[in-house]
Amino acid sequence: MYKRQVETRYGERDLAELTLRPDGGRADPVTLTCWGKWAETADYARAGMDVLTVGVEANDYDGEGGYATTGDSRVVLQPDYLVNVTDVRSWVQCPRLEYLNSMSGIPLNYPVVKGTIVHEVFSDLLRGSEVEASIDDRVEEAGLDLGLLGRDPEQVRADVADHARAIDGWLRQGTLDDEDEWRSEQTLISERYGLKGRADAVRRGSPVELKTGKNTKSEPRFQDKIQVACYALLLGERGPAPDTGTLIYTKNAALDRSEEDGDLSPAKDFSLNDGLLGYVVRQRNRLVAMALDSTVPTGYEANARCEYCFEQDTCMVVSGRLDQESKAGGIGSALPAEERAYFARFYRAIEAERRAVHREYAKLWTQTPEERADADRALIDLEPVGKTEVDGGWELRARCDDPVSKIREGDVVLASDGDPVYGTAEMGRVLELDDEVVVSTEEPVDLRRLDVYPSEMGVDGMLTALHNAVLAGDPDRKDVLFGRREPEFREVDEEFIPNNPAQNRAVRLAVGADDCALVHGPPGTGKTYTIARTIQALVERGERVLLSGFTNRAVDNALEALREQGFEEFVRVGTEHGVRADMQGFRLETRGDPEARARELEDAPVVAATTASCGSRVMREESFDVALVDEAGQLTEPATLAAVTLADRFVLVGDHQQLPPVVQAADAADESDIEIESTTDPASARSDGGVATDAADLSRSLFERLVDAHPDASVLLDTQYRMAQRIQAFPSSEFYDGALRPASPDVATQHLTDLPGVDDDALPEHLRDRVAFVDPDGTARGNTNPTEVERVGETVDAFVAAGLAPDDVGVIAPFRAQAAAIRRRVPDVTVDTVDRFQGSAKEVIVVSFVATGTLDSPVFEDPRRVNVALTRAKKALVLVGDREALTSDERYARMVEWAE
Ligand SMILES: Nc1ncnc2c1ncn2[C@@H]1O[C@H](COP(=O)(O)OP(=O)(O)OP(=O)(O)O)[C@@H](O)[C@H]1O
Repeated sequence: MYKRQVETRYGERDLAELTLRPDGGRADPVTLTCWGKWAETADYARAGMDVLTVGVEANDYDGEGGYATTGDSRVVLQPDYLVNVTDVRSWVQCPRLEYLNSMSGIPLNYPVVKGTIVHEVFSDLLRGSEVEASIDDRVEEAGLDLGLLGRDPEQVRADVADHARAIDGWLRQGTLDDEDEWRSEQTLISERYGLKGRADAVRRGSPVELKTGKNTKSEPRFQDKIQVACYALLLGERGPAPDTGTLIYTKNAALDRSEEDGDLSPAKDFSLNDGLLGYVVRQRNRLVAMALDSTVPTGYEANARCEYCFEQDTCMVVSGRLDQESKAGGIGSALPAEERAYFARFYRAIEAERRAVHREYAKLWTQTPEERADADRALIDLEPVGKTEVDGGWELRARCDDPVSKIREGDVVLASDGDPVYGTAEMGRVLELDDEVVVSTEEPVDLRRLDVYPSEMGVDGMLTALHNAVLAGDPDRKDVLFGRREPEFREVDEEFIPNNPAQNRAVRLAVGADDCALVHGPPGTGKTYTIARTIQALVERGERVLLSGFTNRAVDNALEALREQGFEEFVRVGTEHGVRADMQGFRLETRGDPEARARELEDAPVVAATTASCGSRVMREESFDVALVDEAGQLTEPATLAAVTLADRFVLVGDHQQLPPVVQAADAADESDIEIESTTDPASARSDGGVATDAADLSRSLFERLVDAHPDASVLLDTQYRMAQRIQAFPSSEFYDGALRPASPDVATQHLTDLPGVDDDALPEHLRDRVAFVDPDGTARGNTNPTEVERVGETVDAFVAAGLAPDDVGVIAPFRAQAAAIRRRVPDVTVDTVDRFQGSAKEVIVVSFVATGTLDSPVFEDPRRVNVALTRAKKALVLVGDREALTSDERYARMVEWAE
């Protein structure tokens, strides 16, 4: 097995030679001769791509040390591009189908919902459940979906029972005895073939796939075989390569012999021969080559037969609107050129983000467990202490000596026995994270390691939102988005917030907006309060409102503000783990009576969900008069569109002087493992130079873009209710042109001694001021600075000794490692990174800058992070950092001067 990089390419159909540099480009070039069908793969290879070969032979006779493919060889292009098995399946059917599916997301329709229920019943039966009980349970679980589709649960149960008969009958066959080794769905990844997926089931090491359609031929359908062959490749990576695959067509069990001809048996076995497996690898290569090139498939590639395709209409609309070539042809007129350019730009940026997610996946095997742990992306060396079966799933427990990483309670993670790629791994959710970790999974695992699970869900959601907004979006709305006209407003005179003119203007603007309104709220200026007031004003006018935000926390905070203002007519859409405890009572339950569940959602005047949930198939069916999106400065443009496209008008609330959108491709651009050796090839030149510009498109929020483009559509909230004047001074002048003012003299002059039991005299001299600077005079060690940890500890101790409650003190540190070290020193106070602190405040904040000698730290990369750190404090702010390093930069020199 060699990993190489392509240098040049040339060749003919049946023989192609690739010049590769083995060992990741470090070794001398060698030639790989690709014979027969592998010549086709060589044809797609581009300079700069990684190539992995399996079973090639050395060409010793010519003395040049080349290699050639044999009958058993496989050649894999860019193996770290992990293609979903289901995408290979649609690609083989028609490459354009795969392209269209990736853009439009899975719709809410009855075949899809029924298919999901049948698959779940299948898993239940494999785990030994009884058929009737499983059907009842799974149909009830799908209550909301079925209600929105207007389905009668009795009829659904009957439909599902038809399919379940096939499964049950097959499971009871004599061939299946206690010896049969079964596993239901399993998360599988192949680093060699660049594939990932979840097989419906694995029996004695062979893949089994369930299809809810009918098939009366004796052979399985070709694309279904392809899917099973992919799982076979994945399974062959961890054990003996399976030689048989099984497809179960459950609809066959419902067919009547008197009306149907052919082979009505649901289960069809077929042989997984080398020819088929090689074909699958080549199709995947082609898909990857086109994806990396950003080539849009036409449908000609696979000789697709458009007349029988369910997607024909969508296909024609997309090609018509985007002026693409397609086999089915196009309908309608093309979008204006700037919209097509916008679509193409964001499409590329989102695909660059997908590549970044794939690179994260690849780290599961390219990095050692220790490297993963050091990068805060895994908890390793866990000691399993127990597994319990609960509600059809499992709760795994393990001891954990050092629970410091990116992983948080509520996160979806990869739980494994120590080897997430070749061992047993399951996706799960972290329920508790302390000296003991508790994770819930569907299948049991000996819990020895947890990894951050790089999910493509965010990327898929952005693509769907882009598609819906540009291709299906309202043309009038798009005039504003594309800057062809100014947003329009109706005059509103009502007084909404008498004590705060800027907030009042913001509500008026939002209520009177015909298109959109933008509310710029610096720290503590009452964004949440204004959002709640705006929602009420809109509902009073009979409008239906979507309340959204980047995080669950923002959404729940806004709902809390609504409740404080006496308004409770809202429904919260989200998972049990995502929604805060005090909002669980408002959470939309998806299980239950279909009609009741659907009513709950459809009758709610206010629906609240994160922007990520706005892309769910349920939310995509909802429509609103106004979408109000909080934390809009932290959202990428397509992520904002996911909420905005569900409504006629929108209001964005945020602060682009605080944290910007997190874009992985931007971080990855520097460490890209693709070395471009030849820039003569236009494709490779684009993939190199493209990364930075693509990431830049995503790093700028729609909020920021619109505030700049339409200043008249925005209001700056200028009155802050949080910080003492002394604390506010520097952030206000640096980030808000000096516009911030305290809401009242009480806010301006607040001091620690206002708090009951705090004794000013007990504080050391240098901590009596509202802002203080402490130079720890230590040396950074890795990402922590032990001396600084100690000085932060002493500072916190001094505040507590003077009578402050530990809960009133917070510490902000740039690195998780530093945060962890401080947390160990002062376990009773909240210690976290800037990202975790955005949106909250404390009486006292201590900021640990961990800068010794240089300003080489994530806080300084973007001054907006420092803005967030400095604006969390109400009464006292202490900056701990190296004076020399900080004053080497003009901005931070001003900061030190202000603090001293
Ligand atoms: N018009 C107002 N009158 C009285 N109190 C207000 C007003 N607006 C905001 N507040 C109070 O000011 C405090 C801060 O407001 P809020 O939490 O809405 O700020 P925010 O801008 O959302 O903060 P963050 O920067 O953390 O997002 C809250 O206690 C809120 O009740």
